[in-house]
Amino acid sequence: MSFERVAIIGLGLLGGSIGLAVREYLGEIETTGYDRDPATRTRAAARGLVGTVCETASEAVRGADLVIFCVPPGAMADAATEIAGTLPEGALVSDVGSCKQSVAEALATALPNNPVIPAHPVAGTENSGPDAGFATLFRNRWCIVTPPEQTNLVLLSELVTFWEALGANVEIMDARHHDLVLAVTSHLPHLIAYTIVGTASDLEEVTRSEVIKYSAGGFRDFTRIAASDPTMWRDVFLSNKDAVLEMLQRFTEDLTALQRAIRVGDGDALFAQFERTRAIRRSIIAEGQDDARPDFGRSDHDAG
Ligand SMILES: NC(=O)C1=CN([C@@H]2O[C@H](COP(=O)(O)OP(=O)(O)OC[C@H]3O[C@@H](n4cnc5c(N)ncnc54)[C@H](O)[C@@H]3O)[C@@H](O)[C@H]2O)C=CC1
Ligand SMILES: O=C(O)C(=O)Cc1ccc(O)cc1
Repeated sequence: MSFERVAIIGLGLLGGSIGLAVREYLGEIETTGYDRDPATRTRAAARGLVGTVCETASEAVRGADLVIFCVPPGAMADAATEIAGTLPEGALVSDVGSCKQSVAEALATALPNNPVIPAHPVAGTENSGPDAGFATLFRNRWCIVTPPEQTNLVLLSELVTFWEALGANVEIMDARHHDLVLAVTSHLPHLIAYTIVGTASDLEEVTRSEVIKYSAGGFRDFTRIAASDPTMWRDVFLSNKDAVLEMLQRFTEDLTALQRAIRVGDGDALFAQFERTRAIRRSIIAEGQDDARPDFGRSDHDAG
C-alpha cells in the first residue's frame, strides 16, 4: 500500500468505519482524525477509531498523504477550507459523500493545489455518530470512484487499491452519472420513507400506537430508513437537487398511473406492474447482489 498516513476528517459512521477498517486490514497505515464536535472526538479516542484523535483539522492532516472527508455533503466546503493552509503538497484529497458533483466542486474549489479524487462507498446504515462505525462496513459493497478529467492514473489506482483492501468492489464512474443513478436507487427511496412515516404519524383517525402496533414488515423497513441522519439527508437533497427532482417527477407519474389503475379497477395493470417488480427482485437475488451478511439491516451492527 502506497499511503502511509491517512487523515480522516469527520469521525461518525463513515469516518469511524474507515478508521477501524484501516486498523483491521491495513495495519501498517497510520491514521489520524478530527471531528469538530468535542464529544465525538472523546468517543472516537475511547473507541480507537483512529490512531491519533487531533484537536484541530490542521494537526490531523500534517504529514498525511491521503485525506478523506467524511462530513455531511453541506459541510465539505468548510471542512476543506479549514485545512487549505496546512495540507501537505501532493496529498491526495478524497471523500465519501453520497452525492458527487457538488462535493467534487466544493473540494476542488477549496483545495485547488492538491489532487482531488472523490469516492462514494455505497455502504451505510441508518445510524450515525462515533459509536455507529464498524470495520466490516465496506466488505462486499460497491465503492464508486468519480475521478475528474485529467486525474493522475497512479493516484487513482492507489485509491482503488485502498478501497479494495477495505473489502469494497470498486467501480469508476462519471460524477454526473453517479448522481443520477444514486438519485433513484438511494436518494428517492429515502425521500419516500421520510414521507410515508410522516404521513402515518399525522393521521387523525389512526393513532400512533396503532401504527406502531400493527406495523407489518414493509412499514417497519420504512421506519428504519426514515431514522437516518437528518443533517446528512437534508444536505443530500439540496446537493443533488436536479437529479432528485428528475427522478421524483418520473416516480410521481408512475404513482399516478397506479392510482388510476386502483380507481378504475384495472387489476391487470396492477398485476402486471407487481409481476414485473417481483422479477426484478428475484433477478437481483439470483445474481447474488443481495447483501449476504445475516445481520445487514439490523441496527446493532456495532461490535464495539
Ligand atoms: N450514513 C450512511 O449510511 C452513508 C453516508 N455517506 C456519506 O458519508 C458522509 C458522512 O456521513 P456519516 O458518517 O453517516 O455522518 P455522521 O453524522 O455519522 O458523521 C459526520 C461527522 O462529521 C462531523 N462534522 C461535521 N462538520 C464538520 C466539519 N466542518 N469538520 C469536521 N467534522 C465535521 C460531525 O460532527 C459528525 O461527527 C456524508 O457525506 C454522507 O453523505 C456515504 C455512504 C453511506
Ligand atoms: O441504510 C441504508 O439502507 C442505506 O441506504 C445506507 C446508505 C445511505 C447513504 C448512502 O450514500 C449509501 C448507503
